[in-house]
Amino acid sequence: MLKVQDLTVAVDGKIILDQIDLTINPGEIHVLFGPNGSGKSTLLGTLMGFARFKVLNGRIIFKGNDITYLPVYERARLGIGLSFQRPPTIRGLTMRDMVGICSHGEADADEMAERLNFSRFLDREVNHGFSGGELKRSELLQLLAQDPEFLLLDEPESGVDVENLALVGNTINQLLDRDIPDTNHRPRKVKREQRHKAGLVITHTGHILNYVNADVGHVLYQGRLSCEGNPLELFKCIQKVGYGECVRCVV
Ligand SMILES: Nc1ncnc2c1ncn2[C@@H]1O[C@H](COP(=O)(O)OP(=O)(O)OP(=O)(O)O)[C@@H](O)[C@H]1O
Repeated sequence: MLKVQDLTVAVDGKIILDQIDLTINPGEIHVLFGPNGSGKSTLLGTLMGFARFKVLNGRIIFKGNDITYLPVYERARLGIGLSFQRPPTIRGLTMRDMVGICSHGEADADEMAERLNFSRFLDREVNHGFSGGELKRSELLQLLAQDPEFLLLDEPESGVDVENLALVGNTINQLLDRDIPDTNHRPRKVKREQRHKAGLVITHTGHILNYVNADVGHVLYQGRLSCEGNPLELFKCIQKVGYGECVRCVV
């Protein structure tokens, strides 16, 4: 679904990502680990097409299309969606209207918000005064409405309390077609061969791995993808020996 080849990216003239190669197949969830400042959000922002990230070299291929220089809205139209680490506030626009925009007027905002325990926020301005955990659920509500094929999730669990963590995890599984809600909104597992949607998820705490069954983990270290493997094993290794030691096996 996504193929990143030899991607080098700069921000304000400074190289942040260096020669990134990454392939994510349909149905796969990949996890991105890495220390603060290693370039994780830069990679997600570059895949989404934010203008501040300048591609100096390499290509981004999505569903067979070269999207390296496509604007954000065309990438969204092709099926890419992103939840921000720190989402912006939009004054003058309610969450309800935002759900309408994201879904081209097709989503039932009340039903979707209820699934996320978010009904009381629908008539507030987008992200205005939201707490850390509320911001994350706001992002997921907008993604539910957009229903993208490929999801970029930047620390979806950060600031989320233990009870809402399960809600966030279950919603991510639904967004990624791992679970489909039945008529009573209870999750029903989707078989591996029937899964199509894919995603790339940044996590520091690893909590989300307790809910989302990720396929491949990567370590981004000093702007380079330095290690790849089973996400839980990689996370254990990072916890035990730290990032610097963890990537030594390949550098
Ligand atoms: N305008 C800029 N000039 C110089 N460096 C910049 C600029 N903008 C961003 N950076 C640097 O790019 C690096 C990568 O940032 P990024 O947000 O991608 O890191 P991250 O891996 O997501 O970090 P975190 O885990 O802390 O969220 C950081 O060191 C940041 O300071």
